[in-house]
Order: sequence, then structure tokens, then C-alpha cells
Amino acid sequence: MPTALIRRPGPRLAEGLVTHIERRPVDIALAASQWQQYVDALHRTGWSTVEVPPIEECPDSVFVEDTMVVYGDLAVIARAGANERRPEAAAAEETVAKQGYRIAHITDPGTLDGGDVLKVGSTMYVGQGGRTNTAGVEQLRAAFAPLGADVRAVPVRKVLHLKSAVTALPDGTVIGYEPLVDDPSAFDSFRSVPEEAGAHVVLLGEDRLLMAASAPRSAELFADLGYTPVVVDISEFEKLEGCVTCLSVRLRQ
Ligand SMILES: NC(=O)NCCC[C@H](N)C(=O)O
Repeated sequence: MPTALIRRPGPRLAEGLVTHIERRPVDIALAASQWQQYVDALHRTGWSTVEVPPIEECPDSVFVEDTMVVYGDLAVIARAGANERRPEAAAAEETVAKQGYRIAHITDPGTLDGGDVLKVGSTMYVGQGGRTNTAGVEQLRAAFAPLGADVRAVPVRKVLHLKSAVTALPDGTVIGYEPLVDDPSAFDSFRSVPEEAGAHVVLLGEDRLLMAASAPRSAELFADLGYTPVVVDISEFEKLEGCVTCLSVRLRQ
């Protein structure tokens, strides 16, 4: 059974960072119930989950994907591009180490957020220009090249993270809402979707795609392509520039 790391939202969630959008009030109780529904969707589709212990002082800690990049048997622990988020990494590292992963670190002067890394087979696209810097990309390449990964930097300026702009379908097609993709030609294959949140899918296996309720037309498009959308409402996390990908770290091996 595949496993996903998750991290329960804390009481300060509403104070999470916003960079590219206007701040809107977050309903904490609704966020808690949406988080539970996200976790339930993982369980329903055959995933087991492991909780990283919550860290109450960090409002953005629920976005656990940003703390690491996992490929093969190695977890590279990120060094967040936003100072406020750096304390999130330690407990995430302990949790993934307990799952049997070898550990490496992004170190000063490197910065990297897991949300900037999109893996498509052995290609690892890394968004550079926001939270992730050149040194972060180089360190990631040094860590994963020995495992056969081809680490490629791609520009990200219009949105928070690379995976706020693009993710990939099970056949490797990169999908994105074009007005927010800096350079669609950076990807081996690219297909546009009609909504911003339609660019965000988590591959659940067996052609199921976890996606947000805010992208109904994209869900229809994916259903027409033969995929099965599994839809969750994550409105309270979207107010903090979060998407379905960032609420878990999928451990696929
Ligand atoms: N991987 C992601 O998309 N993470 C979302 C992080 C949102 C959070 N408010 C932040 O600005 O860091």
C-alpha cells in the first residue's frame, strides 16, 4: 500500500503567507474538515497516511509537501525559501527517516520548496525564480543525479511554486493553465487546461486524479480523456495559495 505523509493544520493557519493573491479570511473549522476530507480521499483510494507531528507556531505547516523532495530511496530535506517556514523541516525529516529513506539536505545558500519540484518519470523539473534559487537547484541535482534523475530548471515568476502552475497526467503530459505558465515550451509535452486549479492533480494510481472542486471544467476534460477525477473542496487552503499537491508527500516506493 502506498503511503503519504500529511500534517494536520494548526490554530494559526489563517496567518499563512500569501504572495501572489489578496489575503482573504480563512475559516479554521472549515479548513479542518476539508483537510479531513482530503485525508479520507487518500484512504478511500488505497493510501495509508503517516502524520508528521503538527507544529503550532508555523501557520503554513499543513503544506507538508514543501518540506522535502523524495525520489528513489532518498529524501532531500528542503530549506524553505521563506524564513518563517524553516522550522517545519525538522519533524518532517524525522518522520520520513522513520519510513526508511536516506536523508540529504539543501544547505545555505541554497533554498528550495518541495512545491517547486515536478517529477515526470526520471525527469525532475524545478521551478526557479520564486522560493527556489540556483544553489537549491544545483544541490538537488547533485543529490538525485546519482539516482538517474535528470534535474532541469524552469522559470517560475507568475505563481508561488512550479506546481501552482503545472503538474502532470499519468501519461507524462504536463498540464497547466497557460496564462500562469512562464514557459510551456520548457516541458517535453504540454496541454492547457481551462482553469487555474485544473493544473493541479495528484496521481492516486489506477488513472485516478485527486483534484480541487474549483476546477470542474478541467475535471470534465480529464474524464473525457479516460481518467477518474476524485474531487475535494480545499477552498480554505486555496486562500493561502495551497493546492491539492501541497497537502501531502507521496512515498511511492
Ligand atoms: N506546495 C505548495 O503549493 N505549497 C503552498 C504553500 C502556501 C503557503 N501559504 C506559502 O506561501 O508557503
